[in-house]
Amino acid sequence: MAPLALPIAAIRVAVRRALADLTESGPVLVACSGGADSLALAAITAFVASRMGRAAGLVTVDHGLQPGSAERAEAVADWARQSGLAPVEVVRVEVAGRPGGPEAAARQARYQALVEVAGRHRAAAVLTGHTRDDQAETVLLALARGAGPRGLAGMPAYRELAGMPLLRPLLETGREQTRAACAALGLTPWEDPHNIDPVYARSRVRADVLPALVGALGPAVVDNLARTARLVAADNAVLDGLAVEALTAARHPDGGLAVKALADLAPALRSRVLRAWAHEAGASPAALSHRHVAALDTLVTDWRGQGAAYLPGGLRVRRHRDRLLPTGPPPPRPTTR
Ligand SMILES: Nc1ncnc2c1ncn2[C@@H]1O[C@H](COP(=O)(O)OP(=O)(O)OP(=O)(O)O)[C@@H](O)[C@H]1O
Repeated sequence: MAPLALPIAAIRVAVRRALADLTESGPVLVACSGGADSLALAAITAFVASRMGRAAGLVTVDHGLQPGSAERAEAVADWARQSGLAPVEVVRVEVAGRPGGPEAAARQARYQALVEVAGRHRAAAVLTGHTRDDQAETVLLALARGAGPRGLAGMPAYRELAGMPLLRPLLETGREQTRAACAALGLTPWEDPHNIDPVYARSRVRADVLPALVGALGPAVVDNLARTARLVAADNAVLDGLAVEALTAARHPDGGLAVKALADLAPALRSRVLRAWAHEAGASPAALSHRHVAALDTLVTDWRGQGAAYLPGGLRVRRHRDRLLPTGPPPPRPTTR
């Protein structure tokens, strides 16, 4: 018998580890674009899951953004059915009219569709093919935009979206390994033209920035960036836990926060408390920037009788004596004709 190609063996181990932690009994669904990462993940998950007594299916999303996208999605689904994956679904989504840039809109539409399909099949989890290289790119992009620890923590291997577990089993697997696994399995991945389109910041990082860093500093850079994400994520988990306690301690029965309790906190903790409280009040996490949090912080640490701090969604927070108080969106202006 021919020896098992190393990349296949490594990906099998990664998938087995990820599936071992699942508590629900339903199928796992691989989110597959047809690219090398998710194609290798789908093929290997089919094998691993069946040996663990679990069904594995596939969902491919047609964003309708490129000519031929529907045919490509059908081709991925046909391959999946022939490979023994079940259930298999193609989902067409509407990207236009969603908030954010084209990438963000497509991502939002995709995750919404994945969670909907997974819920319908009572899936135990959705698996995506993000690799160590994707993680390194994410960390670099976060660093470049000054995203702070939340961004530097990169993508988690596990998170829940609307109660559905989302797993990223390949976060410690290099992209060259998924490509090698596809080659060893005789699979021809689809090359997404968006991945090399210099219009997207991520494509430029992938094509120019990361190779330049590897050229200058050596190949360990990719792994080191991914490790940075893991280390920062572990620190974040501790600080976020402390922030939950501090938020509870600072709450006032009228829905406000006690300024004294906030002022006594270390800045790193206070900014987390204010961010968490702003989310609770209805500010969308994606829209809440460090400037919004800094404006809230000023109401605590640099109070000179200034007006309210404005948050996304028209929310306002004002200081009233020894408390921060949220107020709703401003009333709509009367229209004059
Ligand atoms: N059209 C799609 N349908 C289903 N899942 C998708 C689709 N596009 C992306 N995904 C999921 O999101 C993951 C990350 O996608 P992204 O395009 O950011 O990275 P990628 O490195 O190009 O991945 P891949 O090689 O799998 O396309 C993919 O591995 C896949 O699991």
